[in-house]
Amino acid sequence: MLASSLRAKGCKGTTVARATATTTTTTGGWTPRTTTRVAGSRAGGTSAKNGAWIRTSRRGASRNQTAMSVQLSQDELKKQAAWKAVEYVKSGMRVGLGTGSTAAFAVARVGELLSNGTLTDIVCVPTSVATQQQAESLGIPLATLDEVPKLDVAIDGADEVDPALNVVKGRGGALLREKMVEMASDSFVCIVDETKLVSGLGGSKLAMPVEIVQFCWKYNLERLRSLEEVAGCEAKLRMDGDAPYVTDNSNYIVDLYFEEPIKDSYAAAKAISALEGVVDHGLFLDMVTTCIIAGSDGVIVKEK
Ligand SMILES: O=C(CO)[C@H](O)[C@H](O)COP(=O)(O)O
Repeated sequence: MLASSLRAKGCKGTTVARATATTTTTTGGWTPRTTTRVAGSRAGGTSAKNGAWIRTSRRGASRNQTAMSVQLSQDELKKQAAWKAVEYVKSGMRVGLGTGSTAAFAVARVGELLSNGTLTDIVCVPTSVATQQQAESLGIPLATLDEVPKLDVAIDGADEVDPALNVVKGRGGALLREKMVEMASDSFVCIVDETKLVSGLGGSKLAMPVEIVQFCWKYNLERLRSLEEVAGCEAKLRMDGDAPYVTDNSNYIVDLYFEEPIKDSYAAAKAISALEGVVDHGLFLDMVTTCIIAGSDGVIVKEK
């Protein structure tokens, strides 16, 4: 089932996937327009139509795997993607730690591998106060970009992933630090469950966040709303109860909602960034180097 239809049905956070309980987690899955490697693949075809995600077949799976059908929760899928991503972390590396419920599984796994001695000598840069607190509670050595300006790998979730592996991030409010950390990293491993797949960014009809300074926020909300590049979007100040939501950087967020996917994400990103008072936006274009997608057919790895 396509992510957009799952989201339209309000399936986020609920049990969504029928998965196959196996030791091999890489057969079949979703395939984007771009040519990609499916790790350990016995997967079906890799072609796609009209730049959309298509589900590939699981040829051979029943012959080669223990195909016991079980119902996996969305959290279990997030954990599977996160654990796979942590395989990219090696001892001695400098690691960016993302924010959100999927990234939290990766942070927990890093903590576990450090405490049992599998990983040694790593230093991590968190992308939010929440992640910093989680990492501290697990005894993960932390630094900032001031101290460690170049990272080997960053692991983070996303809100939407398109077939070219461009993503929307920041529904958790950490977009600025996430973008800074992920841009400072040699590789960015994005971890999602299949409900995050969209045919075009903005297509989930959920928020595409823009972080703005508090000063004259209404003025900037109106300017965002009237940008030609995001024509037709609805713009709303993100709230936290009765008060505006405030980011870790003491800024506000304007969430943009689209009826249709954004026509040209690059043009939109450029136009949004050009507004004085905009700090950053949730369009992370050409940043993901590896996307790990956990879904009903297992975990697949897409390399950019
Ligand atoms: O960008 C983010 C936070 O700013 C998150 O990575 C994104 O919102 C995905 O979160 P989750 O894994 O909880 O679905």
